[in-house]
Amino acid sequence: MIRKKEESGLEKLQSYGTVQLLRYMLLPYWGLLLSLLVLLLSGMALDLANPFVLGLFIDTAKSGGSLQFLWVLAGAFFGVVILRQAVLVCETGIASSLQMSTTNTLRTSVLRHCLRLDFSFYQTHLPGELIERIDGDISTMGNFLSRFIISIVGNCLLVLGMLISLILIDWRLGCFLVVFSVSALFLLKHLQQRMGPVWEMQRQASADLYGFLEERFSGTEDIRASNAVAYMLRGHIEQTRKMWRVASQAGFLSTSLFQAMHWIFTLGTIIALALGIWLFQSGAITIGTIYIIVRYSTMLQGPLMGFTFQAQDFQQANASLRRVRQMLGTAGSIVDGPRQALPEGTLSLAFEQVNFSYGLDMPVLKDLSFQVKPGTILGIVGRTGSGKTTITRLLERFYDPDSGAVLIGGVNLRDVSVQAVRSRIAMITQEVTLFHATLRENLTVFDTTISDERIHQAIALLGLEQWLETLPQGLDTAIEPGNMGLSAGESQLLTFARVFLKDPDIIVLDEASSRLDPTTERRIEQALDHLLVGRTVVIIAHRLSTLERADSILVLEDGVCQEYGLREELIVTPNSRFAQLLKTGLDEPVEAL
Ligand SMILES: Nc1ncnc2c1ncn2[C@@H]1O[C@H](COP(=O)(O)OP(=O)(O)OP(=O)(O)O)[C@@H](O)[C@H]1O
Repeated sequence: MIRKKEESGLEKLQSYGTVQLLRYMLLPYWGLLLSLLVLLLSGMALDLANPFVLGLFIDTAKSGGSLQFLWVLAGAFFGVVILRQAVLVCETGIASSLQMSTTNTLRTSVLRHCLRLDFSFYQTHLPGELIERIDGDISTMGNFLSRFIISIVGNCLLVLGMLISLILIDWRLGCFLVVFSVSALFLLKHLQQRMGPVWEMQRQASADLYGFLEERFSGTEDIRASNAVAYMLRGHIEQTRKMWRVASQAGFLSTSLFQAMHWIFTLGTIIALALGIWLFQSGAITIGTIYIIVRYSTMLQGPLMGFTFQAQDFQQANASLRRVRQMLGTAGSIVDGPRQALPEGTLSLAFEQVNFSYGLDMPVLKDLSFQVKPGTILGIVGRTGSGKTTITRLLERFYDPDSGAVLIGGVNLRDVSVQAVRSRIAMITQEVTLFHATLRENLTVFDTTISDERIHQAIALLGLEQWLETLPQGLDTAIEPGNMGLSAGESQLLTFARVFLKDPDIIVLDEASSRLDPTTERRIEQALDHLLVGRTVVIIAHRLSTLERADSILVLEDGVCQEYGLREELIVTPNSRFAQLLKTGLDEPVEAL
């Protein structure tokens, strides 16, 4: 129910324009918004009041008014300045809180959406780029939101207040400044339109750089080992050069815009001053009022220039919004089926005439069919690139077949929710991913319902009790990022412990023991004796010894089933491919058998 609600929320977000999105993000926080509005109005009133107080002070002083009144006016001026600062502090505090609340909601929605997308999405989007989207772009939108409220709304109110006051002082002067402000804004808008594409290019260049760095840092070991540091640095220099070009273009354009605005406003103030002097000479206004006119016309510069930067922020936020919407609009190709669960108990597996390609018109699995009975073990052998890992990806429903069906427990995976499938399968691959979190969290994968007692049982089963005792804080010990501080064997043993704790009905072991030394492998073998009992298992192995447990064997070549049968039978059939493999070893190409 909650998930349905979230999904419909996401769907809505994808179609929202800027204004709708602002409304969606801000409306739940209407209390904060209201307080902000009150503060903005108070700030505007205080900004408008100060020149009046000073104007009155000048007129009173010039006409020889009472000293006591002058002291009162000086005190009022001081009080207004202090109060204005206090209002400013509150405005900033409330706007920041509004920014954090709204952007955190959006950040979570985008992250949730990304986590649901399938493998093909992650092939075309590097992690660094996703970080830039989820953090960079949404922060830009958040900054815009908070500054938008304070500056755009505050500045609009201030400009309106000043123009109305100036019209009330003298309608001719007021009209001139209204015409001037509107023309300045049009000019600004025109100049601003040239900035949009440049900002978008700047953010894209930054996302590319993040993506590049992320990819290279994750392969640091390989880069050093293959002496590719110079190549990596060259790539980095090219990326930063691209960023530099776009950033200088953006910097040049915005500085020119700023300068142009500055000269326009200086001209406006000169004309307002000339008008003020003319009105004073004709006796229409006092010298104090000239001060108010000059003060207001210079004060106009702040908010109107503020609009320029807000328009810049708006364009940046719009560019960010476009990219975030684009990401939210990326639909996963894996669609949940209507069934919410697979049958209870031990599960069978079957591939029925499965054809599959990764979208490059190069079939990876061709008309593949096989069946695994509940509680039995299937061993898959084949040369590199023959499609073994692809079979496991289809089993976990990371992809759907192009034709044919993958069945678990007799149910076509297209008819079941992805969550229901993955909750019943555990996969141990060559890649061990440990999180920068405590040992407990790494073992339970953040499932707080798993008791410490069960964790200790799993650790004992893998013979890791002594290792656990050496850790300073036991299960609360933090695992360093990137599996640092753990040997390859220890990391893999921990992923085995994870599987024990998940207690799945199907286990997929993909080259699981390839990184282990003989002692660690023995430990794993002992643990597997317990773990595999009563479960359906798929073992992908390059070493034949790993297949000794298998009940049936599938020999795969270029995505085609070359042989499939019971292991015991294949062993005693002299011309079977498997029997010959046992003689020659896996190093020999299967084709040559
Ligand atoms: N994500 C992918 N996108 C495109 N092609 C892919 C992808 N993953 C694998 N392939 C291609 O699909 C074919 C089968 O790959 P797969 O990883 O399933 O083989 P494998 O038998 O598991 O190989 P290995 O023993 O090396 O792990 C290969 O030609 C490979 O290049």
